[in-house]
This record gives sequence, structure tokens and C-alpha cells, in this order.
Amino acid sequence: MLQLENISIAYGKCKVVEDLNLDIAEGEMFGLVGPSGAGKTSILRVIAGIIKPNGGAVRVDDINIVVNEKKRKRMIGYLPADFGSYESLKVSEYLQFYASTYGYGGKKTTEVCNQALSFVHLEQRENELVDGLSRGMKQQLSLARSIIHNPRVLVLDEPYSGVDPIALKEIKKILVKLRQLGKTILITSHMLPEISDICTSFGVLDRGKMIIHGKTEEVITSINVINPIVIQILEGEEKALKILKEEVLVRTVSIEDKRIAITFSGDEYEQAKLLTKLTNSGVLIGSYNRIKGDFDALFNAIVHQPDLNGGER
Ligand SMILES: Nc1ncnc2c1ncn2[C@@H]1O[C@H](COP(=O)(O)OP(=O)(O)OP(=O)(O)O)[C@@H](O)[C@H]1O
Repeated sequence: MLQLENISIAYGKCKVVEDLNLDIAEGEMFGLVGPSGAGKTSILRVIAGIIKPNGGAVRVDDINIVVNEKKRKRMIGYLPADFGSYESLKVSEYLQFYASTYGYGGKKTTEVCNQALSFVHLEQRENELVDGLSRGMKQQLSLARSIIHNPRVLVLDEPYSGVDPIALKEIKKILVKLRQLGKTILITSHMLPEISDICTSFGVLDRGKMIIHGKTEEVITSINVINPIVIQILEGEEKALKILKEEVLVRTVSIEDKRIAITFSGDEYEQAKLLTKLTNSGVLIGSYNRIKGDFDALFNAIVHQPDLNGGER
């Protein structure tokens, strides 16, 4: 539904993104993660029409919104990374201003502003000054601004940035509600753990290249291959080692403290089958677990390791 086609972005001579392709299906919440400077904000700015790409197209339902500004404005809602300062502007005035940029006027303005404010749970704050709001509330207000014209696609640049844990929970709830409404959402973050629980798919961007992407479960499974399975053998260690060394999905085998650690490239079914094979051959197993590892470590491993999708880095 939202397609980036050979997108290239450069600032002067500095190429930030080159020939990037991405296809996000309708209703997906796609998380774009990557270290600082990877090019996430630049990509969102291209989709939002803030900057023009040096090459390529951004399509929503086959309409190239890089050239069709009217459709882009109608179809895209954007939450920028920087909130900015709005001295002496009340919450209601802030939203009314953005509503007017979408052509709303009179009663309709009040209606869309109230709807957006209530969607992000800020209806009690309409008379407060924008600059007096907490960072979390500012992000909620920014979300209200991005949905005011009821766009089909939302591009959200680090909506959790700088917010406290309570606000983070609140914002996640709002995002899930938007996903349930069928919005197609592209959200950026520095950290995979922050978004992996709400995104249906995600990609990791490093130096302008998408080094891995896909459905969240699939990506997590493929990332998981770098985590070992640790097997505690109570009886039959020799037999277990023989089986494991012959198993094609087992990449490496090492022994530590009567426990065998293997790197295993199979999914959870193949993992279960291997356990059955071991026990059926008489090996007595005390425990058999895939070390989960934390997402931070996984993220660092992907960003600093060769491309798991097989592409060039
Ligand atoms: N207006 C600009 N002029 C020159 N260079 C820029 C400009 N905006 C971004 N860059 C450079 O482009 C690269 C990508 O920046 P971008 O902000 O897109 O990355 P990012 O992944 O969003 O990083 P962060 O997570 O820190 O926001 C960086 O090297 C940055 O310094």
C-alpha cells in the first residue's frame, strides 16, 4: 500500500539513502529502527513531503505522492521528531491552526479538533498552553495533529522520544487503537524493544540500507539464530554430541559445565523436533532452552554484523 521505490536521498554531496525499496501492506504497523544517522528521519521527511528525494518514488495505492502533493497531503499524517515551541498558543488553538491548513473551517474545525483531542485523551487540556504540557502530552498532541484530517497513512518520527514510562504506555495504547482502525503506520525508533511489541513488521536501517526486514515474528526468529540453545544433559552426553554434530541445522556445538550450547538455525518447530530426537535416542535432558538475549544485544548484533538477508553492506 505504501511503497518506497528506489528512493535516494542526499544532502549536498553526502548520500544518506541509496535506492531504498520498501513495501508496507495496508493496516501494517511497520517499525523502522536504526542507529542515529541511519537515515530514518530523512525517509519520513520524504514521505511527508518536507524534502524531495534525489531519485525514486513514494506510492500510496500506486499514486506517486512525491509529485502529487494534493494526494500526499490528504493521505499522509506526519508526526515530526521535533515538537518546536508554541509560545502563548493554547492546545485548542494549536490544533485549529493545523485544521485550517487542511481546509477545515467553522463548526467542522471544532468537530475535527475535538475528535482528535479525545482520541489522544487530551480533551481536558484544550485550554492549557501548549508549552506548559509535559513531553508525553506534547507527543499526544502531535499525534492528534497528525490524525486531524483522518489520513490513511501515518508516519511517526520517534513518538516515544523523551517520554516517561506512563506516557509511553498511553502513546502505545493510542497507536494500537490507530492500527485497529486500519491505518497504515510507519514508526521510527532507535531501539527495537520499544516498538517490537506493537509493530506487525519492522526493518533495521543502517547507513541508509535496510539490512533486515519482514514480519515481526519472522525477523525475531531469524535474529534468534544468533542466540544459542543451551542443553543440560543428565545422561548420554556422548550420544547427544553425536546427534547434534550430525544435525544440519546445528551450526556450532560447544560444551561448558556439563551443558551443551549449540547455535541452531531452525525455527521453534525444528527446535522441538531436535529435542524429541535426543530424548527418543535415550538422552536424558534436564533443561533445553533458547537463550532469549535482550533486544538491545540483538539489535547491536544486527547493526554491526553482516547482512542476515544476504544483501551487500
Ligand atoms: N538538513 C541536513 N543537512 C545535512 N545533513 C543532514 C541533514 N539532515 C540530516 N542530515 C544527515 O543525514 C544523515 C541521516 O540523518 P537522519 O536524521 O535522517 O538519520 P536518523 O536515522 O533519523 O538519525 P536520528 O535517529 O539521530 O534522528 C546524518 O548523517 C545527518 O547528519
